[in-house]
Amino acid sequence: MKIAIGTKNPAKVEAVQTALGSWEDCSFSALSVPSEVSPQPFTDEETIQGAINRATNALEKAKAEIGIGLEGGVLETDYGMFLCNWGALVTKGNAPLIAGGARILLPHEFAVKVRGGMELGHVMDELLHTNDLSKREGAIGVFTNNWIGRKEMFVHIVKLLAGQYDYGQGE
Ligand SMILES: O=P(O)(O)OP(=O)(O)OP(=O)(O)OC[C@H]1O[C@@H](n2cnc3c(O)ncnc32)[C@H](O)[C@@H]1O
Repeated sequence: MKIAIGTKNPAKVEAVQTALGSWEDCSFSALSVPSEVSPQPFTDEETIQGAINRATNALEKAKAEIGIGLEGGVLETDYGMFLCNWGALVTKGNAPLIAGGARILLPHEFAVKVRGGMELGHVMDELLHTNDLSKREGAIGVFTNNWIGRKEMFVHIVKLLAGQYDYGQGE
């Protein structure tokens, strides 16, 4: 079965390959595709839409049987700004399967900069003097002292998608 992943971000690609390791006869292709939402989604709805668009665009571009899209975003609440992440699994002609990941509050000084218009990935690299942190442990890794890294968080999302697919949803 051909599985297309709508990103080349290693944290996401490795998460899909790890999560689906027990599925037999799978081949994976990682493709750069547009999310067709803003570079920094600000709501659950926009982040979900980005994940669905990535999955759909990857499915079509690779002519695969399954398309998977993973999207990061932020969410304003009365408690502050949360990091949010969503995934979608798309098969041709069926409604997308959707799953959400763990969410944690962003520290105030990071949230302020995101509210000011900077993408979270750039804020992280600027304030922490890192490079491409979003391709490795990510904000969730930093702010949990690496108890949960970005790949691990996405592994959980992909397992939630695969489980729904195995259950027979999305057919
Ligand atoms: O290469 P792609 O797949 O586009 O991955 P990305 O990390 O750049 O893009 P996302 O759509 O997943 O995330 C949207 C923005 O939020 C940032 N972001 C989301 N979660 C993050 C995290 O855990 N750590 C750092 N940046 C994060 C990310 O860097 C982007 O600027």
